[in-house]
Amino acid sequence: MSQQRTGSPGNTPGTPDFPDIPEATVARLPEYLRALHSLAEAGHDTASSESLAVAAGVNSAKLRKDLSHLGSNGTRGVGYNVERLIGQIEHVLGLTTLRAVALVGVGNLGHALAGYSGFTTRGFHIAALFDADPTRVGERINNLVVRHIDELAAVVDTCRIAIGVIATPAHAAQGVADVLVNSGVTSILNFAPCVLSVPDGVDVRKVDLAVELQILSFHEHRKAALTGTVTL
Ligand SMILES: NC(=O)c1ccc[n+]([C@@H]2O[C@H](COP(=O)([O-])OP(=O)(O)OC[C@H]3O[C@@H](n4cnc5c(N)ncnc54)[C@H](O)[C@@H]3O)[C@@H](O)[C@H]2O)c1
Repeated sequence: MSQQRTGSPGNTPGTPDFPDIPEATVARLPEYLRALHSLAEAGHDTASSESLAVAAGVNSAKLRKDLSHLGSNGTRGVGYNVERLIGQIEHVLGLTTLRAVALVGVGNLGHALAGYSGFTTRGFHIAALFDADPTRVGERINNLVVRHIDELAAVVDTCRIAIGVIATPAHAAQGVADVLVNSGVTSILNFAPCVLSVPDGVDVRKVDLAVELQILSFHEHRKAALTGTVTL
């Protein structure tokens, strides 16, 4: 996942209740949270920085530095209190209440996202589905009825939706982003392979599996070159 150019500055100014945290640290907090939930489910009350770092797939020095931004330094010889750290990270990420998300574009990808029930345990619920195709409007997925995109503004207001997910073809994505922003949505997750233009104060993140595969392709290509199978 990458952060596209957004309409807001990189770091939110810190306050005593909401510390200034580097973007790179914020990007790793969900991994720490996932690792902590796994440790809690396995019955661990505490976790050393080393065991937490292994579970999260980072090195322990980086993990300690990241967690120090939250004011969490652990206890020497004991480590971190798992439940307390879960609470701190959820507080910083704003996950203490379920966030309502609107999904626009209910085709192949949108169907899969709408049908996935795992978002709720991670702090989100898909509150509304939208599409422009009249043949899709009215379809029921996971107890939600697909609505026409023209209804988006009213639903965003009623359901207090702040996050929009775009799963339309690239040519439609900017128009959908404009509708979302004009309706009051201030964060967008974009699956369409294009760059969106948004005003100040709107955050955009982009998911592109093809980009991730191309990066893996680079590593495959380099490994082959190093072993002499192919030349760069
Ligand atoms: N990020 C990734 O890793 C990834 C992976 C797969 C697909 N994609 C992208 O996700 C998008 C969706 O792919 P798909 O295979 O589901 O496509 P799809 O054609 O099956 O579905 C797209 C849906 O968007 C709807 N739509 C079109 N214009 C619209 C508009 N203006 N307002 C509302 N709805 C509109 C269509 O009616 C359709 O239901 C594409 O941009 C594709 O490139 C991204």
